[in-house]
Formats: sequence, C-alpha cells, structure tokens
Amino acid sequence: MSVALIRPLVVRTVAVSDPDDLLARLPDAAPYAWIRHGEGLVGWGEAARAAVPAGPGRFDWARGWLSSLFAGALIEDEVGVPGSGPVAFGSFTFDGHAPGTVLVVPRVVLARRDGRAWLTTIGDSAFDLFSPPREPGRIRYADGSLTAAQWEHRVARAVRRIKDGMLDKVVLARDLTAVAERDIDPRVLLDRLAERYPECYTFSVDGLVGATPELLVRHTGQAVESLVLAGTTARGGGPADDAARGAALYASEKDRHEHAYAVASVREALAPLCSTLNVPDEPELLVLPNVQHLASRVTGRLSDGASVLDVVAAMHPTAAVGGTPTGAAIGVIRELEGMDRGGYAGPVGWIDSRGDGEWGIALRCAYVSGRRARLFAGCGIMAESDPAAELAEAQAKLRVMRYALEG
Ligand SMILES: C=C(O[C@H]1C=CC=C(C(=O)O)[C@@H]1O)C(=O)O
Repeated sequence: MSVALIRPLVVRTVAVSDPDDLLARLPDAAPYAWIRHGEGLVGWGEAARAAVPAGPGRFDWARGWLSSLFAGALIEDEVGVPGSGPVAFGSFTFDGHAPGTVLVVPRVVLARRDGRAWLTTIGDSAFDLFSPPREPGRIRYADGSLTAAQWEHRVARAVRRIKDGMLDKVVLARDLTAVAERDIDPRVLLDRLAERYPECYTFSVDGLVGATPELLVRHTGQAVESLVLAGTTARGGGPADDAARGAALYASEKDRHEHAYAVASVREALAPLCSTLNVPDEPELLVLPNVQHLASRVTGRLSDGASVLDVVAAMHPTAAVGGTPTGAAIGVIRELEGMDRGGYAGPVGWIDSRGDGEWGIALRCAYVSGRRARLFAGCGIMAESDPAAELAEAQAKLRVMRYALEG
C-alpha cells in the first residue's frame, strides 16, 4: 500500500543556477511536474510512494502518511522556501470511493521561482540516464465510455432532474480514447502544453498529464488563494467576435448562476478555516487559447496551522466539478456519467514538509499509458442547458489534450 524506498529519507536541498527550461531537464518518461509561466517544480525517480486507500478517511490517511514520512526525514535545506526540502506530488481521485489516489516523493526535484532555483535530492546521488523524448506519431481517436449522442442524451436527463427540483447544477463529463503509433512520452505533451497554455498549471503525476486553468488552492504560510472557474464560451473567429462572445458570457444569466454556485462552494469550504476571506462580488473573464471562462480569485488567511492538504480536503469537490447540492450532484454523476473519472476533476498538485503547496483541479488532462491515452472534459449543466451546446463546449475543452498529443 505504501512504500518508502529510502528510509529514513535523507534530503538535501541546495541553491543552483537557473536551469531555464525545467521540462527539458526531465530525464525519463515518468515525470512529475507542476509548471506555470516556466516556474514551478519538476521531479523524477521515487524515494517513497503511497497508494492511498479509497474511502472517506483518505485525506486523513494521506496526511498521516506524509507527516510520519517527513517527521522521520533528515533534512538539510539551505533554501527554505515553499517547495524546498522534501516534496510529495499527488493525485486524488474525484470520487473518494474510487481507487487510484497516489502520493509520490520523487528522488530528485528541480525548481525555480521568483529568480531563485534549487535542487533537492534524496539518498545517495545517482547518475540519471537521459532518454530523449520521442514523438508519439499518428493518433487515432475512439469514443470513450459513451458516444457523443449518448452523452447528449445523458445531459438531457440531467436537465430534467434539475427541472424536477432534485438539484440546481451538476457537472457531467465524458471521455475519449486515443491510440498513438508509438508509446506516448508525457514529456512531449508537457512541452506542448506549457508552451501553448502558459497561464495554466501544466502537470504530470503518475500518468495523469494536463494543463489546468483552475487553481484549487495555493498555500503559502497562512495565505491561501483559489481561482474559481465555471461558465465557458468558445474563442471567437477574430478580435471582435472574441470580445462579443466574452461579453455575452459575462451577461449570460445561466453562466453567471453556474459560476455563482462554484464560488459559493469555495466560500463555504474556506470560511470555517480562515480568519479573513476575500471573495469578489463580480467575476472576471479568463481568456485561454481554446475557451473563455468566468473566473473569481478568492484569497484569505488561515486562522490556524492547517496544511494545504487540510484545505484541499475541505474544498473538494467544489461545484466547478461536482454540482449543487454536492451530495445530490455526486449521485447524478454516478448514475448518468457512465464512467470512472479516476483523477480527472480531482485534486492534483504538491505539498512540502511545512504544509505549503499548490493543488489544482485536474482538468484538461488525460491518463497516459503506453500507446494509449484517455482524455476527459466536462461541463456544468443547468436547467437552461442545451445538450448540443454542452457537447460543443466539451469538445472545445478536449482540444487542449488533442493538441498535446498531435502538436
Ligand atoms: C469540468 C470542466 O471545467 C470546469 C471548469 C471551468 C468551466 C466549467 C464549465 O463552464 O462548465 C467547468 O465547471 C472541464 O474542463 O472538464
């Protein structure tokens, strides 16, 4: 269930000269990564790994495992910033009852932020053989668990549930299968994602690779920050069309309500943990290369020493990926979606031994294994939702990983 491959962990962090492109330093096809605007952390090798047992106690289990691992570690850290010293990368499944949650402490982590760079190694220094990344070649796609038509039908059923008053909002997702000519090297996908989606968090954790625009929580000391997204429109054909679509999204009652549910769920989760909490009255527009979103940046200060995982546990699942009310939405997702989300729409990110870290919601992502990838995308369904429009929105979201695979 859990393996500390090197115990106790003997950890050393040293300042290094700027490595420039972090992703170019990844030596093999099992990378760990969390990058935005060229800054963040990459890791490789494994000093410790835990397969977190599914169930309602999984966040407690994960916290317990990490604190005993980090408390027993011998740490020499000359940098002393969030992300220095030992770091665990993690991916939690969306559904707490589904298996697949994983925590990994890489043997090597290389990081850069705010003009500083550092290298953390665990155990004796080992020589890492560099295998050059290779293009996956031609990609063929096939339906995932449901065809597009079947999924539209499920959306229509969800709309009926909402109109019947069972719930206010539910996020329904679909998957798509891709098969490549050759094994898919996640580093190729990470490079493309980081280049095209610099505003997003490009991540890789144990085969789950993507570029999510949605920050679940950044925890730095007592400060927390979240970027709540919900409400989407496509990019336009030119600047005028783009601006018109953005304005229409901003004015759309359906999308404003859909967004408000997501913001309310974040406010409710954070309020009991925070001494101060700032939630904007109005959303902003986040314009990405494939879509535009309504976005609200929530900031606060924690009232006690909660770690980033405590905050993640309180927040997941927000109504950006579950729905409102949460319990009813999870029931409808299990009943109508017809697939296991795995880590899609679950928390993904990293935590250090101080409890600082950054976790996103795993969106615009795929599971990669050998020549195969499983891509995911979902949409917030409201009473006013039109199944064909939701399908088109899901296709636009899938474009992120299709681009990562195809270039
Ligand atoms: C569920 C996804 O997006 C969420 C985040 C932003 C906008 C969303 C929407 O407008 O439906 C979704 O709530 C996804 O990308 O798979």
